[in-house]
Amino acid sequence: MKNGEKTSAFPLNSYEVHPRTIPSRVFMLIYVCGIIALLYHHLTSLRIHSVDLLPSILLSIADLVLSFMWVACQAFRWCPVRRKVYPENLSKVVDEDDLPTLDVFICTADPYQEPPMEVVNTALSVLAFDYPSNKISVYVSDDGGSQMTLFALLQGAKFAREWLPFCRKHNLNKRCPKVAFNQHGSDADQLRSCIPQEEFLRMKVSYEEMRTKVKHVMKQGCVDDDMLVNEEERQVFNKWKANGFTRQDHPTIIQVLIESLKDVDVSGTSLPNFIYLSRQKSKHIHHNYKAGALNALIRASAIMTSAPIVLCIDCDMYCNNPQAPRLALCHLLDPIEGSKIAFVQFPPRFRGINPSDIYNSEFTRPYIINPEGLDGIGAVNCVGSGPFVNRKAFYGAPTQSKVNIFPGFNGDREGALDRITMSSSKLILEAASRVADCNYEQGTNWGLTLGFRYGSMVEDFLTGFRMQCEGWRSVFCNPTTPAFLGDFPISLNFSLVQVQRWSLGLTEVGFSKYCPFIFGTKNHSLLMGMAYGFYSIWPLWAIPMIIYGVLPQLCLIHNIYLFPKVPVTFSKLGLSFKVSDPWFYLYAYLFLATYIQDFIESYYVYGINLKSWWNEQRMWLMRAASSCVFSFIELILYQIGITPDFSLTSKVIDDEQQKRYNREIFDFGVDSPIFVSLSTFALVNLVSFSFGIMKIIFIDGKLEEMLVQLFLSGFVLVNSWPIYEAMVWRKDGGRMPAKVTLISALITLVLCYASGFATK
Ligand SMILES: O=c1ccn([C@@H]2O[C@H](COP(=O)(O)OP(=O)(O)O[C@H]3O[C@H](CO)[C@@H](O)[C@H](O)[C@H]3O)[C@@H](O)[C@H]2O)c(=O)[nH]1
Ligand SMILES: [Mn+2]
Repeated sequence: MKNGEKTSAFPLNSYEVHPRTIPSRVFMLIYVCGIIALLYHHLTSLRIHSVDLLPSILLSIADLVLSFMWVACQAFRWCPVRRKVYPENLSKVVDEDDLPTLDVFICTADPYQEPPMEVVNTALSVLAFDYPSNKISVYVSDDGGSQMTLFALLQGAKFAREWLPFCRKHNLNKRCPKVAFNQHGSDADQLRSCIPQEEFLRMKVSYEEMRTKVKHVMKQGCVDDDMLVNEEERQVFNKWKANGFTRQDHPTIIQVLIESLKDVDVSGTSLPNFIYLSRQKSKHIHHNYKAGALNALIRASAIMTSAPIVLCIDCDMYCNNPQAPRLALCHLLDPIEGSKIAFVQFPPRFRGINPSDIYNSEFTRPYIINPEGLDGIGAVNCVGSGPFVNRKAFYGAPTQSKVNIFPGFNGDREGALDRITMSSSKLILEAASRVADCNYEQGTNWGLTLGFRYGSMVEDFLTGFRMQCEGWRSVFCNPTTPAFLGDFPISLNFSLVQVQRWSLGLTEVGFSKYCPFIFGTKNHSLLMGMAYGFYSIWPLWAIPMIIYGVLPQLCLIHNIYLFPKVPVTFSKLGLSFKVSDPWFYLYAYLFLATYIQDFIESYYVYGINLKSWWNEQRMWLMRAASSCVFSFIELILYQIGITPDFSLTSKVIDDEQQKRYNREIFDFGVDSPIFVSLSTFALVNLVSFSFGIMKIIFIDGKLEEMLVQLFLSGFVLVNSWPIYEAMVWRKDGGRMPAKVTLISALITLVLCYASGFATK
């Protein structure tokens, strides 16, 4: 019997402890000895009054931060597990009629950055889940308050009447129309072989008609009356004509697009509920970004459908596996563990990543490797897109019996729910609209102890953590056919800005009273505190990055040697090293061992090829040198009252950018400050490396003293290659803007010159 396999005749799930657990623990033990030795070395070698006192102190700080982070992240390696689910057994445990209802929340925030057709595609892919239609309710939250988005969804609702029976009839496994109609190779052949050509074309024409209409409206920038078919539709869009309606200032708009109890598809089967909600916005009340939007949805849906299970997805993700709800139920309906589970997290996966994943968009470590580790300690972190959440977890601890989620609400909720239809029940719609008003939350616990928690740009991380602290558990579900696939930034700028926002969000948690190292320690395990703590201080990675990426290099320029000597002799066989200082081995071991371990895990365990692995480690360096540094600056500004804005990732694809991305060419292009930071690192290392080499060749050739520093410059140099290319010989639109090169060259000059004074 495998670890954790249920003895029941029809198990819904099982798990296996990962075979890498034991070797990882042995490695941990050996490596920790190395860290202790290194810290001892720092302590004993700090030479007071010596010229390199300041650099020595800084290097000790860098190593201290690295050591602390290394220790914290061992929580991910302690007990990784892999789970299996058996959806085929679900029908033996629960009748199809008794399956729980499901509320799906889709968030969108800007029709220009998140094209409405993408939102429609996402919505259609979940409306078409392989799950009883009358048990699904799909809510779209539109923070962009856009009539174009509503128009697109209205068209989507009409198309759903044909699309859903079509998917069911042909048992399609790709139910996002955009994807189904754009398949190539064997997928397309298979599709063609099982669907009559005529029927397929008819559906495609219908989809294209919808796309054309939406495109037209997008071009107009508004919905003209002639685009609407009847008076009822016109009435809906009249709301946008009201005086003073802006994106930042407008009343709640709630529109039932499909009503399950009334509407049927072309085959006569009932459809899922489909609801549009744009919560009220006011310039004077902070809207708390996505967390605020989701809380409005949690409340409105509690009044309208109140399903016990809630799925949250971003509009840039679509369902790729129509079985997803059933897979999640294999955990949520587990007779023993099910009731303790706050959420089942599916990893975000992405479509169209280039073969060697130049920007590490796959994020295999935080999205797959680490969650498997967290799963073993019952504490998978929540990622905003792809969790199936137990609604009760939004309302408090598992032990809490009754919570008033609608404080100050006079409506008779239970009574209201008894009414048969919801659009006809004005009362229900009015109530749902009221709880989505922007001042509804004032004086309540929403965002504090209820719903998604406020106070961090990574509301998902904070909320998941707080749920764990209340005693909830979570599990990770990573099926072979990914449940959700999404878009990702294909320009380096957006990719780094996204990580900058995450970094800021993480530090907001790390430097708040909810710091996982100290908060909730009574309720959670040490390992969980370490893992969440690691994330919350992850942006501190900028400290060792700045120190190791600049300090030894500047010291090299000023003839200060910081590391143990490596005597180098030239023999017939070429270069040979004779190391007299044993501390050199320690440095070499600590550096190489982590890299090798990381590579082995990635290559052998997760099948990441060598090139992708190299790109991954390069991106982590780049993120540390730019996103982390900037998030730190933002955090400081935040402390003095300058609130940064949620920098939405653009989902609009530029053709030129896409071509460069497909050819695996880095895309700089814009004069973003984030590139100044990156370029400065690249230039300082270039100067230092060239300086070192010239010194060896033309002056005194003291290679033994500078070898480690030269190696460090060389390492950054190799990693920065795409930056030099973009600065010097590229001519395409993705090259480094001259302004960025100039500013970073100036900063490099100042750094090299000024550091001379510091060392005098
Ligand atoms: O005021 C806002 C801002 C954003 N969003 C929505 O939030 C989602 C995420 O925004 P995006 O720009 O795509 O950010 P990502 O960095 O790609 O999002 C990742 O990181 C977020 C913060 O951790 C998580 O919430 C997301 O689920 C996760 O996919 C999108 O659907 C937006 O429409 C809102 O609804 N309201
Ligand atoms: Mn996104």
